Amino acid sequence: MDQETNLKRIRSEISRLDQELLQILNRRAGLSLEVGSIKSQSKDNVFKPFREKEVLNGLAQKNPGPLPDEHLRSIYREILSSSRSLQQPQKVVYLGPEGTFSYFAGVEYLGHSAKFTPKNSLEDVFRAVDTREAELGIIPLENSMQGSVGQSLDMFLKFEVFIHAEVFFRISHFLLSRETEMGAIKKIYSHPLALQQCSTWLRANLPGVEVIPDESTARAASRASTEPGTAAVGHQKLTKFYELNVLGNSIEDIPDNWTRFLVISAHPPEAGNREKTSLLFSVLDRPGSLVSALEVLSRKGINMRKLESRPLRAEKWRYVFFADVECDLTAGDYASVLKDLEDNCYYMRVLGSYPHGPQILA
Ligand SMILES: O=C(O)C(=O)C[C@]1(C(=O)O)C=C[C@@H](O)C=C1
Repeated sequence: MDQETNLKRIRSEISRLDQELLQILNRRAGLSLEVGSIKSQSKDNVFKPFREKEVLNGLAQKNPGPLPDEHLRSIYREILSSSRSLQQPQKVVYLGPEGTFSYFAGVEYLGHSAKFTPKNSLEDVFRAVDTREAELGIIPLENSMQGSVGQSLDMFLKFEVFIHAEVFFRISHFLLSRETEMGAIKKIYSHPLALQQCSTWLRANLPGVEVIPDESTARAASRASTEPGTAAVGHQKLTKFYELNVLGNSIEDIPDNWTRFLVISAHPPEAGNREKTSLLFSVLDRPGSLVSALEVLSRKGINMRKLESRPLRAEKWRYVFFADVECDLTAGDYASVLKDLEDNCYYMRVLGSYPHGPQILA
């Protein structure tokens, strides 16, 4: 068989498989609609991150290849995104403008079928979720180099929203500009944290160039797209939004730079066999009260992954702790632990239990 005939045969086989896939995808969508109508009768949540993880892991375990697992997962994230949106349109709010790391993390994890809507501040993101203007919100909680985003923690004190999922997103910075040569760059814009994360590279490669902090990496890219002689530091995909060139690849000082984002909703997540729980608590003002609260967890062999203290803003010189533990504190087995914690605390609130999040390298 000559090459051309062979190619024709392969393409007609691909088209036949695509038709089969189309039928199967539609059968899946039909089943998802059935699940959706059951959920809407019982007012159940559409987004079930634990079930989604089960679906993705189940497929990855049985993947015979040659399709790489990463590709399989990203295809399926889109199938699940469509499935959720079919059940109920999913509005997702994030700290804008379009093109911030929150935006890219949200799109990669929740897929393109959701309707992503930017907000001007983290407070507006929480408010839109709390008032149910949006089904879901995506917020940055902490960075592996710079620690917690204090404002995100504070907003949990102000709004009664719940954590449904977490996602770890790799933060890699690029130098983006309309210019085609580094020599033409006179000013660099970006978010202060991004500038800090790339400071060694910027000093070595653009010594003496003015570095100007901006509200977000996306806004910096928008400025760089209109002002000649400037550049921005931000996500590589901003090139597509603002027609910019890449003048420096992965310019962050420490390459293993990750941000942990949370998906929040106004409805409590389902209890069950989740792997993590986040909680807020404030201890009584007496010696040993923090130790007593922590002992409640350690007596049950519960591993604590994070403990961060924040000022309790309504009362000066009092503090609240934000903690992550490795178990599902909302499951029935832990009812006595919750009760003991409450007894040892001045204030206690479970923010949600959720599965260990995926690491996305987009
Ligand atoms: O299993 C469910 O609850 C579904 O709604 C189905 C489905 C899916 O398409 O597989 C869709 C959305 C959920 O987040 C989890 C799974």
